[in-house]
Amino acid sequence: MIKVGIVGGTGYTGVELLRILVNHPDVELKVITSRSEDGLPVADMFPNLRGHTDLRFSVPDVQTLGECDVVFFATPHGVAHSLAEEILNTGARVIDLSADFRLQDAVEWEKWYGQPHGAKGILPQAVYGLPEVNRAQIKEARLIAVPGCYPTSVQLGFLPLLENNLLPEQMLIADCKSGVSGAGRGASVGSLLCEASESMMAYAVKGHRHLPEIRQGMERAAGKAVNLTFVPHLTPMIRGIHSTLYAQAPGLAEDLQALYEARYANEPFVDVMPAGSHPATRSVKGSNVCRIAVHHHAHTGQVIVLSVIDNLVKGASGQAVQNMNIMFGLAEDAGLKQVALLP
Ligand SMILES: NC(=O)C1=CN([C@@H]2O[C@H](COP(=O)(O)OP(=O)(O)OC[C@H]3O[C@@H](n4cnc5c(N)ncnc54)[C@H](OP(=O)(O)O)[C@@H]3O)[C@@H](O)[C@H]2O)C=CC1
Ligand SMILES: CC(=O)N[C@@H](CCC(=O)OP(=O)(O)O)C(=O)O
Repeated sequence: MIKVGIVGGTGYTGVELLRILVNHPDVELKVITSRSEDGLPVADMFPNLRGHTDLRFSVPDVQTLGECDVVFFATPHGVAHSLAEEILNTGARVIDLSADFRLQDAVEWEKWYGQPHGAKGILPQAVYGLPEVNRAQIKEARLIAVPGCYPTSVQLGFLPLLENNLLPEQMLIADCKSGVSGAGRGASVGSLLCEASESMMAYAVKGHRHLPEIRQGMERAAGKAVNLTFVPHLTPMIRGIHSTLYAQAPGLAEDLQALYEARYANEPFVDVMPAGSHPATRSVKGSNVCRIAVHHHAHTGQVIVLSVIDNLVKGASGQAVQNMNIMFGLAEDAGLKQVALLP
């Protein structure tokens, strides 16, 4: 059994990790931390876990965490910077759900996150945990940066086009919608029912911190600079990301449907839907699947890719567990066979 610790158990990604891991056949949950809820039984805070775990929250302690085989960080940005190196030194591996190790350029990270990068020394060993791109490196990794939610849906949607060099120089567009759980469990006015329901709005149009992360992944895939406009929107749903991606590809001869199907044929968590489909966020709610549909308007040369995920599963905790499975040589879908909830 893999001994698992979680730092930050009271946020949405922390409890989502628990929901997945309590049913994982190869995992023994050892530690779950919260400084504010020290001593509280986890199931008292999250009744969905009653009968599934007897764990209590405890304060983060490197020695205890170091007795685990792997430690997940489900914490705000900056926390993994301060603790990851010490935990790696105990021999445990680290899977970080925050953005602390996602950007390879520490200066760029400091610019977007507005704080000093606290772990430049271990940054070079971090592997970007997008299995569909980096599976071989993930296998050998000791420190994983789990991709952000928007970056997962946008990169998976654009990858086949970029890897095959099918897009001429142009401004690509990612028009993305997120559910409110993406903003986390912490109280904020924008997440109140009266503010977020029956309404929809764009935000961070000037520049969102996921832009450099998405661009970094897209440029690796394309092998050249990529221009991207990324506009996130908050929508009145709890879970889900819907990305509508636009690219101009005039005179395209390729059969895009066949290209996408071939690219993801062996990917357990990417489902390319039949031509003409319109995937709904509901079709992935609670599951680790990214559903993609590709459309091409031959008369205008416009390619439109639709990509949906559950922000808390393929966009965070599910993808984190997928990384763990790969790192420890387990079945990649172990603990991740949940079918989406309908309706
Ligand atoms: N919500 C989403 O859809 C997604 C979120 N993420 C990322 O995952 C991470 C977790 O997000 P979310 O689940 O929303 O939770 P929060 O960001 O609200 O983090 C909450 C957890 O972190 C703990 N924590 C906070 N500060 C510290 C600290 N200094 N040391 C140790 N523990 C600390 C808190 O417990 P306590 O203070 O009691 O110790 C709490 O359990 C974030 O980086 C977020 O950006 C990634 C993808 C998607
Ligand atoms: C709706 C909403 O507020 N979404 C968050 C992104 C989700 C998230 O937590 O992003 P990370 O994966 O980088 O941690 C935001 O825009 O900041």
